[in-house]
This record gives sequence, structure tokens and C-alpha cells, in this order.
Amino acid sequence: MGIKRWHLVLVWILFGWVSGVCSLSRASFPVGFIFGTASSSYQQYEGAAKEGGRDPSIWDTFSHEYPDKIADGSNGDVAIDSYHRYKEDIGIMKEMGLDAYRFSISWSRILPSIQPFVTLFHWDLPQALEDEYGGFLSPRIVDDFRDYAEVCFKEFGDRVKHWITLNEPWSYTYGGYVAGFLAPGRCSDWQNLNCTGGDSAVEPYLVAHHLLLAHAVSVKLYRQKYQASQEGVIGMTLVSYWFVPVSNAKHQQNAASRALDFMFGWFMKPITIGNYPHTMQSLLGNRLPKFNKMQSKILKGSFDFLGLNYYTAIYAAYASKPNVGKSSYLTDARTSLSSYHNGIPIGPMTGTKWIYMYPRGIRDLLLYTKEKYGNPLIYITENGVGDTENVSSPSKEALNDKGRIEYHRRHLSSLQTAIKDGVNVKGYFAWSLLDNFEWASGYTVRFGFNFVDYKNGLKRYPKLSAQWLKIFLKN
Ligand SMILES: N=C(Cc1ccccc1)N[C@@H]1O[C@H](CO[C@@H]2OC[C@@H](O)[C@H](O)[C@H]2O)[C@@H](O)[C@H](O)[C@H]1O
Repeated sequence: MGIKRWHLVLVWILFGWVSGVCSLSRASFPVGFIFGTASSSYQQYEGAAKEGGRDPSIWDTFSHEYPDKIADGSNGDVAIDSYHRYKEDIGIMKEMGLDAYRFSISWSRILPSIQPFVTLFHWDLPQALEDEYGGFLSPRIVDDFRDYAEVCFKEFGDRVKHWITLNEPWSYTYGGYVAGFLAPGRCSDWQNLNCTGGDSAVEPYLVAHHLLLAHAVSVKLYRQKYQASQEGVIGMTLVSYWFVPVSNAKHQQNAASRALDFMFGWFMKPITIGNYPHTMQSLLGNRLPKFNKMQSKILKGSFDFLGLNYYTAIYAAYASKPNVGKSSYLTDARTSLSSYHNGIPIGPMTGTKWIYMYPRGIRDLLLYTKEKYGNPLIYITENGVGDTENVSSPSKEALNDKGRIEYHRRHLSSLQTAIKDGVNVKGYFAWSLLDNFEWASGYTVRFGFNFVDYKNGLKRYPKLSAQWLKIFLKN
């Protein structure tokens, strides 16, 4: 595993310092609290992109047809080959002492003792459905998704007890239909974001609507046909920034609240009460699709747990209606978002350009969810940061990821405070076990606790953070 003596000495010094600074460890969390790491099929597994009868997903097409949309022109054809190396990777999880592992099933593939938390849809839509009827732009996706979900419940439900229907529907919608940097890369031409067609004023709301309905009919099916016998639970994973108003002025606080509605409430309100936030209804009018009575009924309370992904916070300020005649999700919330206010960043910069360190945001977002949405059962299903070093080999610098240790330690400390505040959070999954294919950043950004040597047989090397987490989990 390439652990050097200096590694262990450094780790003990580090752990001594850390535990001196704050004795944070597994014992700081309630008995039974689940610690895991997260990944997704296209980013990690599809090393066998064409093996085992897998058909292409929209990410195979997008990365091959628009390599200029990927930082290094790469794709997930090989990824990090966990498809063939899963036993080694599970060994790394056991070595680190992890309790659970969150991964996704590749819809276009259908495809293990560590508790599996399985995501049905982590953005890799079968290309065939995109070609046949525009994927999530069409209501036809709802039944097709339900049928795909049923195959997974039937085949894996005896072993999978935590199902996540969708990963970050906001990101899929925003990246794929507003800003165009995620597959299928659609947005309004006038936004000049080099998109493949689309309409950022209408399509995002249609796609989100169908994502919510696909989720709801799958939860209904699981509860009616499988939950009693398989005794699992099902939910959805949402992502959100924590939005900090640029001042305490009422119109600025309202702007932050609207921003939270347009990112988190867009999905959280429907699965909680069966309808969209009032702010969205009043600002969007008939651009926001409506749920009929039956749809609202099956949406309401359609989760046993909420998966919540938190990475960073952002400043929110009031913005007036744009003077250009054209609408877009980008301006619909009447807010202006920035990581800076008066030239000062919201928190220390990290190795990832959109992630500024703001650990209190995970607590604030959890407290907000507790207060506004009835204190649901929550698992933090992603939290993490990219390496600062832009390195290609497993050098001392590459493995000495002190920034990642600081990021996770501070967020876990903030999470511990949220638990003391009464938030019903029962698990934490770090993003990610291994460096992997980071969507539009390709392999240029590394989020792993373990380094993957892309230039030398995809060999895995534990970073300092892997040692730190192993000690954390042992105490
Ligand atoms: N990336 C996001 C959410 C997001 C979407 C659009 C804009 C900003 C942030 N969410 C999670 O972040 C993880 C880290 O995201 C990376 O962040 C740095 C970017 O440079 C990189 O492209 C992205 O993959 C992804 O690997 C997971 O698949 C995804 O669930």
C-alpha cells in the first residue's frame, strides 16, 4: 500500500496536533453513526465502458462528441477501472475502517459487506432515451425510470437497504440545461455558453418536473411492492450551497431565501408538501409546470431519508429583473451570487475553484432543514474538496493533502455541533474514496483520500488524509 515510515510519523504528529486541538473522532458522534465515502458509476466504475453489455450513456456521448467541454479532453471510458478493481477498492475501505460505501448503478449497464448506499441515477442517462425522446425533457422518462428502478429493487433489494433515487437533480438540471457544462450540454444560444441547443428559461423547469415525478413513482413502487419484504429505506440526494445575505437588510435576506428556494426548495418542497416553493410559483408563472392532484399526493413525503450534499457557501444579494427581454433560470430568482463580498472571499480558498471553506454552512443548512422541513432523517451523502496540487504522480506533495484533512475535520466538527443542536443526521459520506473522473474537469481535479496514478496502471496510493481518517474512525 506504499505506506512510508515518514508517513506514519507525520500522521502521528498530525493526529497528536489535531487531537490536541480538538479530540474529534468517531467517539465524538452517536453510537451507530455511519461513516462512508461516495462515488458514482460513470466517474469511477465505467472503466469497462463497453463490457458486460453496457450501452452508452449521455456522458459517453457528451465526453466523446464535445471533448472541449472537458478540461483535459478526457472521458470515463477507462475512469479508474473499479469495475475490475472493486475487490482492491473494498479492501481500501476496510483498511480505512469505513462503515459504508455510496456508489451508483449505471442505468445503461444495470449492474457488495460494507453497507451499500446505492444511487439509481447519478447523471449517466442511457443515450438511447436521450435520442428517442429527449430524456428528462419528456414525461416518457417517468415510466422508463420506474421500470429501471424496479429491475434494481428486484435484483439487488435483498442486499441494498438504502436506496437513493436521484443524485443532485439540481446539478443535473443546472449543469445540463442552464449552463451547459454537464451532459447533455443544453442552454439558450444567447447565453453564449457554447451549448448544443436548448432554452434555459423553460427546459430546466421541465427536466426538474420529470426528475421529481420519476422519483415519486419509484418511491411509490418500492413502498407498495418491495419495502415490506426487503426492509430497506428510500430517499433522494439534494445538493445546496448555504446562502449568506450580503447584509442584514430585509431585501438582502429575502434574496438569500429566494436563492435557497431556487436551488434546494425546488426539490425539497415538492417531496415534503407536494408542491413548489411559493417564491418560484410567483416569479415563474406558467413557466413552472404544475403537479396534478395525484402527482402532488405521491410526491408529498416521498422520502424515508434525505441525502444532503454540502460543499461550500456563497453570498447572495438582491438583483432586479434583467433588462434583456430574455428569461433564464440564471436570473429568475432575482439574486446575484458571489463567493466574494467587498473583495473578501466567504472563506479560505481551496484546491477547487468553486469551493471556499465555510464549515459552519453545513450546520446552518442542516438547522434550516430541521426548522423548515420537519427535522427529517438526513445522511450527508457528499462533502469534500479537490487537491491544491495539480500533480500527475504520487509524489510526497501529492500525498501530503493536509488541506483535505483540515476541510473534513472542520466540517465534521460543525456536523457534530448540528447533532448537538438536535438535527436528525445519522451519517456522513466523504467525496471521494479515490481520485476519479470529475465531469467537466476530467482527471485534472483530485477529490480522493486515495491517489490514483493515471499514468501508471491506475495504481492506488493512500494520501495523508486516508491515514488521518483511518485513525479518526478507530477512536
Ligand atoms: N459537482 C457537484 C455539484 C455542482 C454542480 C455544478 C456546479 C458546482 C457544483 N456535485 C458533486 O460534486 C462532486 C465534485 O464535483 C467536482 O467539483 C469540482 C469541479 O471542478 C468538478 O468538475 C466536479 O466534478 C462530483 O464529483 C459529484 O459527482 C457531484 O455529485
